[in-house]
Amino acid sequence: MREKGLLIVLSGPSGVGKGTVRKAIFSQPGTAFEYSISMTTRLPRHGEVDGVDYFFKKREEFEALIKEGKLLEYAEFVGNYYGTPVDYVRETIDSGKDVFLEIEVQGAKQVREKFPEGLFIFLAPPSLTELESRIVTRGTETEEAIKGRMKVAKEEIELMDLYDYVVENDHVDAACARINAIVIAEHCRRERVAVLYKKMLEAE
Ligand SMILES: Nc1ncnc2c1ncn2[C@@H]1O[C@H](COP(=O)(O)OP(=O)(O)OP(=O)(O)O)[C@@H](O)[C@H]1O
Ligand SMILES: Nc1nc2c(ncn2[C@@H]2O[C@H](COP(=O)(O)O)[C@@H](O)[C@H]2O)c(=O)[nH]1
Repeated sequence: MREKGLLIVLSGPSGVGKGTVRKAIFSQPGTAFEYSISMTTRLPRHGEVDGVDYFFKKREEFEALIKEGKLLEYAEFVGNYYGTPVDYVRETIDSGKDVFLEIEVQGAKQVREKFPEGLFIFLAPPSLTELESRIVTRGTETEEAIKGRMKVAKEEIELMDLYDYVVENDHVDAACARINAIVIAEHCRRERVAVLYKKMLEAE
């Protein structure tokens, strides 16, 4: 039977740099992860492309997908729905490839319940002041939306203990290197367990 791929979940507060770090990891030569493109009811930001950054959906379309069971997880985050298409994740893992989700904390909790064997990484900011400064500098949110995201961020940071690993995003290159190291170590751990298990069966 083919070895299943890893489900890697990168989560953390809005503005911490999840997208920046994920794009940097995916731009490295030889990266073998597949990115799961999320669905959202949020309007596209300047430069965002449907089917690349997100699948942009109307609220009623998203609610129909929920009813049809097409989402592995979903959450309402500061007024918009966000969710992960389940078929893509299942097919990618079953084909032996690692799949990478970049999602907020409520969604990560749901994935943990359904896929406890996933690898859960929390990306943390150096400080709340730095976090706010990153959201402000990105220039994509209104003042009100920033307040909403910062309020949720404080609640999310309190849940970082639930993750397998916490990675500080002080510098993008350093955060990428830490995440790559975690994934390599996780593969070694699982392969080692699988090899030992096979050896034990053969010895019987
Ligand atoms: N290590 C870093 N040092 C300084 N700035 C950073 C760092 N990482 C990301 N940034 C900047 O912070 C801002 C937010 O980054 P990004 O959009 O990747 O965050 P995010 O966690 O994906 O946000 P969201 O969850 O809202 O999609 C961007 O302007 C980005 O350039
Ligand atoms: N639960 C989920 N959260 C998701 C998903 N895709 C993205 N996100 C997270 O939502 C917030 C806001 O995103 P933004 O693009 O509007 O800034 C952020 O934390 C994303 O990581 C998803 O499929 N499920």
